[in-house]
Amino acid sequence: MKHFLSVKDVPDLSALVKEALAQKQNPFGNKHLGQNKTLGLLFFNASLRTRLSTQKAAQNLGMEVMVMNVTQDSWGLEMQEGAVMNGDKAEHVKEGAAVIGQYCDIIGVRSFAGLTDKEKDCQDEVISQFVKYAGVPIVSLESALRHPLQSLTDVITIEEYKTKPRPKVVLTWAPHPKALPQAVPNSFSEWMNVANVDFIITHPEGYELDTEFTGKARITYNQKEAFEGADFIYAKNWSSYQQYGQIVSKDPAWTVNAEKMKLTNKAKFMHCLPVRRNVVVMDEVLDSPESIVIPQAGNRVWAAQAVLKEILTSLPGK
Ligand SMILES: NCCC[C@H](NC(=O)CCC(=O)O)C(=O)O
Ligand SMILES: NC(=O)OP(=O)(O)O
Repeated sequence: MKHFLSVKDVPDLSALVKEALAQKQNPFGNKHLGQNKTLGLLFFNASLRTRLSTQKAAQNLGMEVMVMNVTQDSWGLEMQEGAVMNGDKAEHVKEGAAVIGQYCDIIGVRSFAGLTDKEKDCQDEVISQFVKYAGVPIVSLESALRHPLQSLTDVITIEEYKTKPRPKVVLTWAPHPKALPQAVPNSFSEWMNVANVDFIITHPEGYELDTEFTGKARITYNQKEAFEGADFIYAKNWSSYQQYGQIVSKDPAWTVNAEKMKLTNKAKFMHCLPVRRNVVVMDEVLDSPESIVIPQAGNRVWAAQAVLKEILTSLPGK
């Protein structure tokens, strides 16, 4: 594996899931692999899970880790080619990424969609520029379009908790006070379309995702119908893709509650976190035994460890 940007970088998903579960069984068995290797983690946006779990995964593999909150600690990075840099950005990504690539063997980058300029977000500019200029493998820690470490985690977690070979997995939109990116639902859809699951997406009208990501998924505006017989409920808010970055509904009828969970096949409740309690999902669901959000977040370590291991073993000279 060179870069880890989407499911397209994974030649064999079930082999990668097996690898992650093997890392979970034996976390320190590959401690030699990362010796004298450095992982740089660059955050243009806030994080709890991604930052700590990726750092822990790297440490388990014997790597050194350097973390930078780019927007707070470093120079403002200009991303645009040919920019006349007489504004507030002090350094171009051509130099910035190339220099960080001199210090690191692998670089992780988190940069969310701005949600104002659809065309710009669709180009996934920040992560693409790092791939172009850093000269070392890049791991997406959530870009404008995708969150592949989260999606791999979700596949691993479904594998662990499923009670039938092909479970019914429902991605449901839920309300939120803020406009959020489409990266998590885009990416979850892409990965579910590769995994062996019966996949359904439900959301209000106006929340259609880009078909590039939803592909062959069934889509319904009827949340209750989607929940019937489901084995996994995966809740997430996202802002509108058509009316780009806008909130077109805050309808509390879409909040996940115990009554709706009764329609399911004792479904497990999943969310990538952070989650707004009693807006996205009621306490009665999040605090119930069916909620697996904490072990799901725990699995972020094994997803990151499997990916870093794959990249380390493909580094030149290995
Ligand atoms: N990395 C997981 C989700 C990150 C982000 N959520 C958020 O920004 C939530 C912020 C809040 O609830 O205020 C998203 O939806 O893409
Ligand atoms: N799920 C997730 O990526 O969490 P953080 O935003 O806290 O990293």
